[in-house]
Amino acid sequence: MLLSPTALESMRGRLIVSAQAYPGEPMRDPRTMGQVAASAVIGGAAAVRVQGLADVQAARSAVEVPVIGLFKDGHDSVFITPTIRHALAVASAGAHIVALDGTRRKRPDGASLAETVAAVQSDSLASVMADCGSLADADAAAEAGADLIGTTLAGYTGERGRTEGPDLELIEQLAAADLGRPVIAEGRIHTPAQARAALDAGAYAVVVGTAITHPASITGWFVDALGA
Ligand SMILES: CC(=O)N[C@H](C=O)[C@@H](O)[C@H](O)[C@H](O)COP(=O)(O)O
Repeated sequence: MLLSPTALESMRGRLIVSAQAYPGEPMRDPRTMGQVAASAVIGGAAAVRVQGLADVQAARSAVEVPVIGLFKDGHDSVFITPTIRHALAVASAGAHIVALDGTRRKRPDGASLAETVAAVQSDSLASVMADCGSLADADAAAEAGADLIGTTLAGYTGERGRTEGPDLELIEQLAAADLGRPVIAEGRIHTPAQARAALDAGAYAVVVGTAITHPASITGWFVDALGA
């Protein structure tokens, strides 16, 4: 088990920073993402989340905190670490936690979520974070044996509306559902107050991506506010 109980405990009530640059963007370079991850840790991040095998490797070298890794493939339907092959590759790259699509949708390799989770847990030392889009997803992901439940896909699967900030109602539902595993709030958390609200809604930890690590988006927010 790469993610010891102590390491998991070190994430309780804390901030996790997701550093991702998208295809074609200037910062899309594993070394850069490793530097961004290291900067986030200096700022107090308890863990980091990165996309792509090279970025997972770079983050493992750059920081001492737990690394959540994912492998995006495609844009539609199931694209976050969509298959067992992707999940095992992320684990082999060194992720402490493999984040994968935790929805009830059909997966491209035909494997069930339970089979995917079991493959990671039996063939690697990594834990599994199921990126869910609804309470029903989370129930199924807990049943499938996922170690952590994320709200990552809330507002992106059609099951829930895309809230302006985090989906606090879903976070409350997941906390109340007593799933027996940590609920990680992720998605559209853009301000410190929203991060606080996600914790207050019952999240174990909070992931912030865009608002900390995506300068093009942040710049756009300011530009829009100026109306220029
Ligand atoms: C839906 C999807 O593809 N989410 C991805 C998952 O890794 C990332 O693009 C997000 O940046 C990440 O979830 C953090 O969320 P936000 O950037 O809103 O703080």
